[in-house]
Amino acid sequence: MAVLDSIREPHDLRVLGREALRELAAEIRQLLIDRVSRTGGHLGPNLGVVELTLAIHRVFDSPQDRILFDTGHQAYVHKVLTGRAAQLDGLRRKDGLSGYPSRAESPHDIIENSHASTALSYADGLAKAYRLRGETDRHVVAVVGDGALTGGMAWEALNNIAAARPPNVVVVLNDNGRSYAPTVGGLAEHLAALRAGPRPADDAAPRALFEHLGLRYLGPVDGHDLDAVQHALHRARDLPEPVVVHCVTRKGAGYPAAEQDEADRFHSVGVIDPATGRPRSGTGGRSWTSVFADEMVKVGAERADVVAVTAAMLQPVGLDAFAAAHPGRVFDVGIAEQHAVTSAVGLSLGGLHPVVAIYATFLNRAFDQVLMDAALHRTPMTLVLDRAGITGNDGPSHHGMWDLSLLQLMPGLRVAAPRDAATLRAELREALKVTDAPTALRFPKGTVPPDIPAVGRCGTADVLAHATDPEVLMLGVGAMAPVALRAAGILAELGIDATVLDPRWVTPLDPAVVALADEYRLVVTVEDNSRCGGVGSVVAQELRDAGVHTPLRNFGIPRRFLAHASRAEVLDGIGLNADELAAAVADTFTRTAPLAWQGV
Ligand SMILES: Cc1ncc(C[n+]2csc(CCOP(=O)(O)OP(=O)(O)O)c2C)c(N)n1
Ligand SMILES: CC(=O)[C@@H](O)[C@H](O)COP(=O)(O)O
Ligand SMILES: [Mg+2]
Repeated sequence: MAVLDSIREPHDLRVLGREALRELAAEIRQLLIDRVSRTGGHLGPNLGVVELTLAIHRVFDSPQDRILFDTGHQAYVHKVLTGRAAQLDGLRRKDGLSGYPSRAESPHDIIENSHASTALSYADGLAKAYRLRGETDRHVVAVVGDGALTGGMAWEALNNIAAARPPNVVVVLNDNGRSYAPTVGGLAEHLAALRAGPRPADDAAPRALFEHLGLRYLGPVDGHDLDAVQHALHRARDLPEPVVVHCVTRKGAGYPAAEQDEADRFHSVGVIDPATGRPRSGTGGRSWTSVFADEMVKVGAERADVVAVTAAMLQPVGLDAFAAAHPGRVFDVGIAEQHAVTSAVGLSLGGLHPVVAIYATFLNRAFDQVLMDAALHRTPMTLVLDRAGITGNDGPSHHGMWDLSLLQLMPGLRVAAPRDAATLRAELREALKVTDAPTALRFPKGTVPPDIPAVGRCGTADVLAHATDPEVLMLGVGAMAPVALRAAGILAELGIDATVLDPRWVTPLDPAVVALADEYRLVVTVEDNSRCGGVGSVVAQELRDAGVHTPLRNFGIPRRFLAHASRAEVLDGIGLNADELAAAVADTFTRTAPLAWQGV
């Protein structure tokens, strides 16, 4: 890595000639393939922006000029060029390099949110601030993918940039024609027409949409031709108005295994064999997503009214099999979760039952649509929230830790949290039968546990373990049910008797559960969701409203942004494991039992 070893910071790039730059690009690609094949990560997106990122850092002067990466999953090259190459060994691992920009890592990083379609809004704000502060010599460069550009927020920002006409904003459109799969929609078709360039018949090149908004447009430029990108960026930098530089790139460029991958060009890989690109080892066991995927195919065959909606994540959310089995009944709306929800309300108003499959963290973006379009209209539709709870290596903006808190606020909306494959299938079908309200199911990333049999029922809740003495009543929500069950086993060894319930439908909470709580000395809730406003908060309110004063302790995710690590490491870090849960419950019980026993 002769050339790469000479790069400590972006300024070091300025002295390199064309041959050295070509060699550097090759060394960076080799480094990415070697390291990311060992750590896992967004290999394809980063292989696609090697020349682009080199050019940006040669033309602009980071951090005086601010470089923003929309979504941020394609910032590994930026990290290599800003002195972090050696840390790639720990990419996305506990205490290692984040998979996204991180202000704690470098002054060259300024935004950390991994939710798409935000960069142009940051750029608009930054440019206005620099103007008001008289720092008009600072440029703001926003790297935005064609997928991110399908998000509505990006157009809200462009609308404002076109109005404010900041002379120092450069939008680098990284157009590889894909999100995971090929990007969909009219915008994607427009970009394809621009990529194709002027048709021989008519000499006029198609005017870019951006030009109709009053923005300058340069392109299409071959995003892998360093000279061409640098030339375009120099022009953009010197133009006294906002410019969109349309760069055409290939996701996975320079790595045949990625470039030939039909699914998603190695958008996000696990540990792979760098020589072949094949996964080194499976995670073992079935994923929650695959259980949902298979059940949806069956449901689709039984109910012609069931359709599905995805926000540019057909395969990641498990709807690809449904799409293949039931053509024309899956709608990919692009990275547009707000539209996904409200267009689903439209599907429902039209007589269908839509299933909107979305990662829990991205539902945050559609809060108002779920509340005011789905819940207000009591729309029969079903949200299926994958990656709910701690996700792990994608870090704080990817943990799906707020959905239960947000959904609990919504009048009429019903939420289920399956504990295993059998309850996922059952609760999905129960949700699809609801005709007077929206429903939601939520389950975590990773491998689904073996089915956990119930030993009884308590209203709609499953009894998983029954105490002889009504000492501790534990409500284990969804994926936390097996954790609560194991903790109850540890408590039994300590002589503390615990009943374990899986509420199944967490909202509304069944009155029978509230009544049962009155018989116990301590109630405990455990959930893979924020402690604020989650199931625990609702249980507390329902108990007090019912005049039940049994002491209560809620376990969940603290109100903190939690750094990347494996899911298990993050859960251990916040005490959401059986041993620590049992110890905390035992401590609480021994301190409160006398009070509880006297029915205080
Ligand atoms: C709001 C939101 N929805 C979904 C995602 C999941 N996601 C991450 S990257 C990606 C595709 C991005 O495509 P593009 O912007 O074209 O970047 P590329 O990977 O092609 O470089 C998606 C859908 C996200 N990060 N944020
Ligand atoms: C960047 C992004 O939002 C997604 O690509 C995410 O990294 C995928 O996460 P999973 O690996 O859990 O599907
Ligand atoms: Mg793309």
